[in-house]
Amino acid sequence: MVEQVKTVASSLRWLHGDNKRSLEEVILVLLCMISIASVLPFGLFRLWEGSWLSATVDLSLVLVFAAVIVHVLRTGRHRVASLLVTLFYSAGMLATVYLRGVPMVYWIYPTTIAAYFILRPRIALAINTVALLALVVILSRHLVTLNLLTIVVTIGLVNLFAYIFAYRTGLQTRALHTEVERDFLTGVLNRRALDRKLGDYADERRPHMDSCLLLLDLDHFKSVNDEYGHAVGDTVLVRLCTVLRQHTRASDRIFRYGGEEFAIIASGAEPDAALRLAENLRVAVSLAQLLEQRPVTVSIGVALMDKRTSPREWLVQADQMLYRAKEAGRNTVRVAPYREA
Ligand SMILES: Nc1nc2c(ncn2[C@@H]2O[C@H](COP(=O)(O)OP(=O)(O)OP(=O)(O)O)[C@@H](O)[C@H]2O)c(=O)[nH]1
Repeated sequence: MVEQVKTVASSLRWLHGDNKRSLEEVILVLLCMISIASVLPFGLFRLWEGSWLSATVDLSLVLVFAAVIVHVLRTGRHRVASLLVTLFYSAGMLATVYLRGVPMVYWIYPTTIAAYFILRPRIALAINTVALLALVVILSRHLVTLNLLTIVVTIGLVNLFAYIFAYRTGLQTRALHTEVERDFLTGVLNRRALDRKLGDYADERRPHMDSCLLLLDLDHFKSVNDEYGHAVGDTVLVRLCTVLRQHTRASDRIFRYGGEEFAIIASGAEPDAALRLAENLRVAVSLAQLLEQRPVTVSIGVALMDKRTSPREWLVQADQMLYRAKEAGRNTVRVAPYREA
């Protein structure tokens, strides 16, 4: 069900803002819109009835949902807003049951499930469980034990099933993302992952920490394919990635950028450290016997991922340096000149 809502959400282009909005933002806004449409008629009816307290609860909820919509559409921030919406949802539901009695208990079923659309499963489970305990306290003065137990068990089951469903969907989504961003042959990250990672690094909200981008290209790889065949070429690519993994830190990220071209993001590495890393890699590859018949080497271009320039610029600079390394005779490293802050 969560996936179906996500599909509907992603098809609403006007809300999506040309795909600039995250799916989480869109789902939160949709949820608030649906909630306003559901709660507002009741609020107006209570007002017309003269039930001031109930009307205040309902209309306050409507105001909170409206404020959240405006906030999310303007700022794009949804995490705290999602938490607030769930807390208000739960508090509003408890207040309504407290004021109007047992028939209002039906509201807890949609609010229980809604939490899983906008929060991490564990947080939703915690909030729903606390709300259920509060509900037991409120209802205990109205209901005989058996009826109270029936309500608690059914709501508890809805909460548990929704948790399991959301947890399982989360696992599947993460597994899918991992697969989508992995290169099938070598097992390193792919070009899609590189684009996303570079975007993350350019994101202003990340701590200011310069890192370096290395572009590596196998030298004369075409001749390896031509002389020994494509399958041997594939083995060389796989072995190269093993060497790259062995000589980089756990925090560095390796990507297959093109056919025989690889990128490495060296996190938090200044140009000097990145130059040392590139030199280590170049030497390690040349000594690694990627091919039994003859040595295989790489050329490497290095660029500083300066926060004042864009991911596109980092790629252009690293590529230019790679080109220079090739021009300088291959099996060489070249580093882009960088500006002091
Ligand atoms: N075996 C294999 N070869 C690939 C793969 N992807 C690209 N290639 C080959 O990589 C070779 C790249 O050749 P070029 O771009 O001419 O570069 P090069 O021969 O390495 O020469 P320089 O880069 O100038 O040193 C081509 O022969 C491609 O077919 C792959 O997945 N497997």
